[in-house]
Amino acid sequence: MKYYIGSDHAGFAVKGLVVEMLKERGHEVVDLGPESDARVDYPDYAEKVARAVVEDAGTHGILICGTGIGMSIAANKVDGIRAAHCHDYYTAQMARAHNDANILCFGERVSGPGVIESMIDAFTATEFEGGRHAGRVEKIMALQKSH
Ligand SMILES: O=C(CO)[C@H](O)[C@H](O)[C@H](O)COP(=O)(O)O
Repeated sequence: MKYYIGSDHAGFAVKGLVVEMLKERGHEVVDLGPESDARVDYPDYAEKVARAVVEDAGTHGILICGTGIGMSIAANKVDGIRAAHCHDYYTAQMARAHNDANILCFGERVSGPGVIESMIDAFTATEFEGGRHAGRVEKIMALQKSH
């Protein structure tokens, strides 16, 4: 799987760790920045990753800020994105299995490296279950299109 990744300054340190985690697991990673921990605005990087995921069909994204909140709010403004703000293995697993999330968001100031690694494992290893969840996801996407 190919992953686009981005952060703001508050997620910069963990972004490097996550890039390594993904590569160790055999995934392709495109780091869309930032390139330092200088203060930046998270919506700029949320937009870069969200647009890349939409334009490059079949790819997923990972966005990291201090809390994960701003990244998820911003990424979900881009049509075609289902960004899930996750906190642990279970929420990251369900984001894929039930919501077909295409971007994982979390906070470096909230989650430690062990929990982050477990979220990466869950998000990257879990397929969308479809079935009863498919119609619900279609309804989410119809909401996006109605605005
Ligand atoms: O999304 C956020 C807040 O909703 C993130 O946590 C940001 O990383 C945070 O707002 C950055 O704050 P800072 O005081 O500029 O470091």
